[in-house]
Order: sequence, then C-alpha cells, then structure tokens
Amino acid sequence: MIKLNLKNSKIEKKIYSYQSKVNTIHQMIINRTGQGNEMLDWYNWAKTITNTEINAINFKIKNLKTINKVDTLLVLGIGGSYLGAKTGIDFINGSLRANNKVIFAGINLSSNYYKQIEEKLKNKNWAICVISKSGKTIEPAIAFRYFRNLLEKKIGKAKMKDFIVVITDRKKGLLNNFVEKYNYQKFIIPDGIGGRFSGITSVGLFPMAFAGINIKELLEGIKLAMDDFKNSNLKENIAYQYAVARNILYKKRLTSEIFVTYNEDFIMLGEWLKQLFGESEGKEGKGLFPNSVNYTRDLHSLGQFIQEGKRTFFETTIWQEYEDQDVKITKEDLDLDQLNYLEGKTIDYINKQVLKGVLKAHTRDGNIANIIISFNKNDEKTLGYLWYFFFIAVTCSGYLLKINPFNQPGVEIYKKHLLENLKFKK
Ligand SMILES: O=P(O)(O)OC[C@H]1O[C@](O)(CO)[C@@H](O)[C@@H]1O
Repeated sequence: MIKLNLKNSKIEKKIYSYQSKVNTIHQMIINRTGQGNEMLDWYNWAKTITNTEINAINFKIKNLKTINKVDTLLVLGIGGSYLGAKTGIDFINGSLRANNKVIFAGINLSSNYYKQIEEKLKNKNWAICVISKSGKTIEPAIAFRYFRNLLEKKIGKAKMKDFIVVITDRKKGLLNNFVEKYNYQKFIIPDGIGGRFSGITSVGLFPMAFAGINIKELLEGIKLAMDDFKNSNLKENIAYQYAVARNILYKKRLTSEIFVTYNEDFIMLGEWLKQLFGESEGKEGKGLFPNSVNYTRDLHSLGQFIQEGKRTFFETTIWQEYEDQDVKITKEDLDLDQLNYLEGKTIDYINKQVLKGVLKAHTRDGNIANIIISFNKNDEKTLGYLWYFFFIAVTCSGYLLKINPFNQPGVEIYKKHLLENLKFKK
C-alpha cells in the first residue's frame, strides 16, 4: 500500500546490520516489556474497537445531521486531540473543502481567531465536539466555556444535551463533570492510547465521520498495516527499515528530519508527524528535531537554506503517485506566457518533474540524504496504513534511542509556569 525508497539516503546497505537490535525491540513491543508499554494499546486497537462503538459514532452523527439539522461541527481540542482528525479530513477530503463542515478551535488563545470562528458560525446550525483526555488542557477548556455559552445563547439550555459531544477519559478528567451533570453524549479515549496515537480512536474517528469519511475503511487500512508489520524481518518490514534509516542518519550527527510534502492537502500530515516524532523522541537531550515543508511553496522560501545552508538535516519525502488526468495545461494562440510547450501536460505530471528535479538538486548537488515514502491514493485505507506505519516506526525509533516513546514530560513544564502566571488556585 505504501513504498519506502532508501536509494537516495546513501545508507541503504547499513540497514540490515540492525537486525538483531530490531528483533529485540520487536519482542519489547509485542510482549509489552519496553519503557511506557502501558501506552501500547494502539498496537491492536483497529482489531479491538467494537462495531458497537463504530455504530454509536455513526448513529450520533446521523442524529445530529438529520434530527437536529446540524451542518457544522465545532471541534475543540489541541495536540493529539486535534491533529489526527484535521490531518485525516484534509488528506481525504481536500484542505479547502475541509473547512466547510468541521471547524477546529481550542488550538490557540487568539481573540481574533475566536471572533473569526464566531463569524463563520453565524449562519450555521452548529454543534460542539469537545475532545480532551485530561479535560484540563487550557486551550480547549477555555474554548469549551466560550463556545458553550455562545451555543446556549443560540439554541437555549434545554437543547444543549443534543448538541454537545464529549470525547474524554473513561473516568478521570474534568469533562466527566459535564457528562455527569448534563448527560452529554460521551465517547471514551482508551487509557492505553496517548494523545498523538489517538487519531485512530473516537478522537479522530468522530470528527472524520462527521466530515463524511468512511471510518470503517480507515480501520481496515490499519488492519492491513498490522498484518504487514507484524514480523521483525528488516527485509520485509518497511516501518522498521525507516526507523533504522533515521537512526543511522541521526548517528551521522544529523539533528533534524524535514518531512516534505508536495500537496496542500498533506500539510497537516506534516504537522501530525511533528507531534508524533517531537513528543515521542525529543527527551533526555536526544532525538531528531522534526520539521516540515510543503513544496513547491517552500522551495521559494526555505528552499535556499535546504539547498545550501548548514548540513544538519535529512529529508523524508511523502509523495502521492496518482496523476489526475482532468487538470491540464491548454494551448493559447498568443502564448504570451510562453507555456504552450506544456500543452496537454497535467499539473500532477509537472509536480512530478519538480520532485525529480528537487531530488537531484538536494541529494546530488546538496548532499542531503532523502528517504521517500510513496503511495497512490489519498483515501481512508491509505491514511490508516500510513498512520500505523509511522506508529511502528516511531516506537522502534524511540527504543533505538533508549527512551520512553510514549510520554511527554517536557510539555508539562510550560503548563506549570502558565498556571502560576494565571494564579491557578485548586
Ligand atoms: O487531550 P488533552 O488531555 O487535552 O491533551 C492534548 C495534548 O496535550 C499534550 O498532552 C501535550 O501537548 C499532548 O500530548 C496531547 O495530545
């Protein structure tokens, strides 16, 4: 379903020297003996989630849309409680179309952004889906209070129960106070799945399903990946190959991995990868700094640095092979823009020539190692497969670095200072 190409990484042959390390790590994963193993429930989740839960998600969405005539879902969450859903909706539906039905807030503390969301919601019939495992994260918590009040003004207290969905921890967390008091519909975030892995649970599935995405297909894609990555043989398991390639490059003193996309709809995938790798690996003074660029846009900004700046990074290119035949260059009699030589060529063909040109410029002329991950379709199955590929890779990468890939203690430090600044009392 996806391909990994290490030819431009210049380390292809060294991969197999890691086989025994990878065997050990594989056993740590399947026997749950490594650091943070209590957070490995994502490993089998696509086969653990019940039809009852999937049906309950689809049923609630049907009710929202048909009985309550809801046309827009306001999703409040941050980090892993936001990135999976947004990534999935952009990837499958297209980023421009994506903003129509599902709007995300709680991702910043900008009053101007709040106002813009209010404007967008003005003529909509909207509902809230608040997502927070802890219920304490300040950005979505404030957004929930703000937009809950706005919604109540619009529809009245009595109807609120039908227009609010809560996705949170089984027992812990402040959002459970609302569920108990107001009987809001609740979906559970499993205990053993951390934020950045939670896009495959109701956290990602609910907003994606609201946007029309077939969540059963997405889970099918994950199941395909589960089968493909269930053994540790480096000749067969491309997720482990990728993890090893990253580790070899890291040991060559490269300090950053740049995720490269060539499609507006995959920008959020880059953001999702930044959280996945950043929170998983960046600790104890270790880890590759994950960064992302979107070409061709960023060839006209960071392109200069990437070509000729300090050599501290490698690129991981995420490429969709598909060529759409509908969007083509036409001929014009006057040819004022001198583009007639491209007559009949598709935009995707031209994008592919950019990819080829960039690979030559960066790997040959710029001496940058390049890993390529490619696939054909931007559909549900591919996304599920791709997510699981990265989950396996980041876990193996973390264990190669001898750190716990499933915690994020560093994020708490800013939160502590923020609460001090705000004179938090409880
Ligand atoms: O779902 P919560 O508890 O609001 O947390 C949101 C995000 O905050 C973090 O804990 C830290 O940023 C992430 O790991 C998590 O995805």
